[in-house]
Amino acid sequence: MNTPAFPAVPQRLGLYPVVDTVGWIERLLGAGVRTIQLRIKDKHDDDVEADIVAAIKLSQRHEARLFINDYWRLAIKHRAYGVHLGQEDMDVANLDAIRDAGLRLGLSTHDNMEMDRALAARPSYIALGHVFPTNTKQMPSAPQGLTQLAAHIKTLGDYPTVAIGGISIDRVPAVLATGVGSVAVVSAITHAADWRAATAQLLELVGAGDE
Ligand SMILES: Cc1ncc(COP(=O)(O)OP(=O)(O)O)c(N)n1
Ligand SMILES: Cc1ncsc1CCOP(=O)(O)O
Ligand SMILES: [Mg+2]
Repeated sequence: MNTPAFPAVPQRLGLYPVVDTVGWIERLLGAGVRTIQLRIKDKHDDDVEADIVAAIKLSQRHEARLFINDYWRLAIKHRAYGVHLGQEDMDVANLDAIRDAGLRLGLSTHDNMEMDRALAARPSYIALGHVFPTNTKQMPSAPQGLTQLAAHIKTLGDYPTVAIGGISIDRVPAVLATGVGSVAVVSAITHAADWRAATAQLLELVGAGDE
C-alpha cells in the first residue's frame, strides 16, 4: 500500500465527532475529544468564515485535530489542521493547494472504485462509509456493512482509516473489531439524550487517538 503524500495523521485518529456548530466543537473539545470535524453544509464562504476561524482557534487551544469539511479554501486561509472532502469535492477542489499549504486531507470512499481513486491522491486518511443505514445524510448507495468494511480495512493495511455512517454506541465494538483506526459519528452524540455520557462512553471505547 502506498504512503500518504499529504502530511501524516496518527494511524489511530480515535473518536471523530462530525458536528455543524462551533458550540458543539467547544463542548466536545472540553469533554476530551481530540479529533473533530466542522461540517456546515451549503453556505457561502462569507457566511461560514467566522465559524471556521472560531473553530480553528478552539482546536489550537485544545491541541486538537480539526478537519474542515468542504470549505478547503477557508481551511487553507486560516491554517486548519486538515480538510475532509468527498468524491465530488475532489472534482472541484485544488488538492495541490491543500497539500502545498501543509494541511492534512481526508477523503470519503464508498466502494472499491472510489478507494482506488482516493488512494491515487494519497490523502492523510481514507474514510469508509456508510457502514450502517443513516438518517443524517442522504446516501446514493447501500450501506457497506461490517464484512465489506473489514475487507477494505484489510486491503488498506497500515493506511489511516475512519469508519462513518450509522455508528451507534452499541455498534462500536464490532466496528473496532475490523481494525479501523477511527470512528466518526454524528447522531450518536448530537441526538443522544445525554451527550456528555455518550461522549464519555465513546471515548472509553474508541479512545481519543494516538498523539
Ligand atoms: C469522516 C467523514 N467521512 C465522510 C464524510 C462525508 O463527506 P462527503 O462525502 O463529502 O459528504 P458531506 O459530508 O460533504 O456531505 C465526512 N464529512 N466525514
Ligand atoms: C456525513 C456522513 N457521510 C457518510 S455517512 C454520514 C453521516 C453520519 O452520521 P451518523 O453518525 O448520524 O449516521
Ligand atoms: Mg463534502
